[in-house]
Amino acid sequence: MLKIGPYEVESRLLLGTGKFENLDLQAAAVEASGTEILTFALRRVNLERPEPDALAHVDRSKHRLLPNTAGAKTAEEAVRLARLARASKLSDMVKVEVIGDDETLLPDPVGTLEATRQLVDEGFIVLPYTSDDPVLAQRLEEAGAHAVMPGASPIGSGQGILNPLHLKLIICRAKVPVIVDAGIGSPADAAAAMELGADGVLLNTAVSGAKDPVGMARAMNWAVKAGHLAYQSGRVPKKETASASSPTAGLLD
Ligand SMILES: CC(=O)[C@@H](O)[C@H](O)COP(=O)(O)O
Repeated sequence: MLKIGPYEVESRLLLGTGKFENLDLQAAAVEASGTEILTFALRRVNLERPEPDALAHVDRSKHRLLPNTAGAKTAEEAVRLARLARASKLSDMVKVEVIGDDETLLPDPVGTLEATRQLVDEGFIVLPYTSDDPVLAQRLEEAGAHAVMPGASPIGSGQGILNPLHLKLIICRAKVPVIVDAGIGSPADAAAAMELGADGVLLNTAVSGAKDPVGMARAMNWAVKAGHLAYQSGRVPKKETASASSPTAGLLD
């Protein structure tokens, strides 16, 4: 089980709901992914209505919502969006996204930390999207984040894991769940994140932008499970020399 604050889910795949060609395709991909946590940009939702239009076709009884503050450029904006989401009864769990650079969409570390502190103080379950900086991830955890979400590579880039060493450091040091977020391009990337020991993976573009989003959602579902099982099973150490797979020592003549 993946436990984030008070919430427990079985699936370790978190799915973004943006950029699907239509809402039927989005709902079918969500179903195939097996995800239990769906993220969506608060800016895309009419907060005066209890049901977010962007998720109109998704069976809400099966999914927990993780609104995100995409589009916020300051801590204040992110906090305001999160408060609106809670006031609209969407969720008390929020993915903090404070973007610091329009070209790379990399997070603003100072704003992310400030927003995390403030929202934790206000009783939210806070999942900040962060760069793959191990020091910042630690500061976010100290600020009370319920999970940290380091990017594998820039949002929407599909480049996969650019710095496995940093991700591994974050994973080894964290006492809260680490969910690798953004830049996952293929099931191999998702499995690699899980094999590093991540607690979960959040992705969007790799599924919504695939030729067959439903097939890709299913593949991601399997990849996350396979990667997690592989991590738990313990891979063989890498060696520089060969060793025969069928040793002859000890056999009778
Ligand atoms: C939907 C969401 O939260 C994105 O901002 C997230 O970071 C996913 O990134 P990819 O689209 O690269 O998977």
